[in-house]
Amino acid sequence: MTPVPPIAAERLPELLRRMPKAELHIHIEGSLEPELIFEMARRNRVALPYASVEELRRAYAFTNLQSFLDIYYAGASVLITERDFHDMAWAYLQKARADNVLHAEIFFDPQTHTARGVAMETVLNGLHQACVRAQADLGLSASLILCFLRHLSEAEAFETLEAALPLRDKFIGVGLDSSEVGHPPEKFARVFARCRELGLHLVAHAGEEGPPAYVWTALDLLKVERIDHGVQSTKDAQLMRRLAQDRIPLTVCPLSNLKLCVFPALGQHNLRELLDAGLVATVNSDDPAYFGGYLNDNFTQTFAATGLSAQQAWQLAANSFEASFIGADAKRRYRDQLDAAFAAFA
Ligand code: HPA
Ligand SMILES: [Zn+2]
Repeated sequence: MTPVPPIAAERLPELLRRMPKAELHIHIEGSLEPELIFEMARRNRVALPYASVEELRRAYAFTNLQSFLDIYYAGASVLITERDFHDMAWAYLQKARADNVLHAEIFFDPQTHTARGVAMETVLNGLHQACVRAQADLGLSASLILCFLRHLSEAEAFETLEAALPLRDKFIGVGLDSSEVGHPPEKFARVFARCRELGLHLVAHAGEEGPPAYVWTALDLLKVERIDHGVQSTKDAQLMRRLAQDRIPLTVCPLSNLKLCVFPALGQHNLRELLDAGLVATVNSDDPAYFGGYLNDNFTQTFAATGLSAQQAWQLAANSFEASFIGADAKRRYRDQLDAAFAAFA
């Protein structure tokens, strides 16, 4: 671990904003801002059940994961053309660059779109074009992770995988998202085994609202490499030891957890407990257009509320590169950039 010199508390927000970082848990449909939803609804002639941007924003008062998902899927209904998918991802990537994100691994939910008659090719081509443009124009590397919707069946996940395989070079892995409780990881054991044979990276949401048992089965039955959220793991001491020993990263999303009432206040978030236990915890934005902030907002608000230190800022950024699916050389390069940024700041 690189030791970080003490940095005055009032300079911490600036350090958090400036430090290089990776984002590993962002649903691209959750980056769709209300203004863009209305713009796409207009150009695609899609009717929305909200009269204005303001009325839509007022509906963003969530009580749990499902209350959010209902609005999130409605918002995604305006996405029709390749250009729509490109524009959505490009808007996110520019914001990520402004937050000093050097690398992003981006979730997308194809079933939300194919169910409405949008072709898999339209979705993947549009998103992939934005990723290529980000590398060329912003120097930001970005890859795509296809998520299966866990409230649907495993047979439907297999159909989705089949539809995506002709575009195999445009995504690096698969994940599992949507309504967690009642849809345990084991429901998708066979499709994840198939994805593993295909050499895809594997991740899954587990322990966001669901119990530690779902984290265990994501690890042991799905054989995932990272756990998305995983904050319920602190309820199981044996699981905490397993996550630390195997260096299984958790992609934690503090503002999401606050907005979906997983924790009553940001000051009561367990990020410090995860770090103190030696876990490879990272900070991410999840659905930034819905949860009130992009990646730097997650860092600055969480640090202000919990009193984490500059050393812990460095650790979280270093963890984000370690937990990413980039090669060893790129990891070393990013880690050097991180150390240089801290040295320049001190
Ligand atoms: O936080 C989340 N959890 C589950 N599914 C999701 N889909 C978008 N965001 C989420
Ligand atoms: Zn998520």
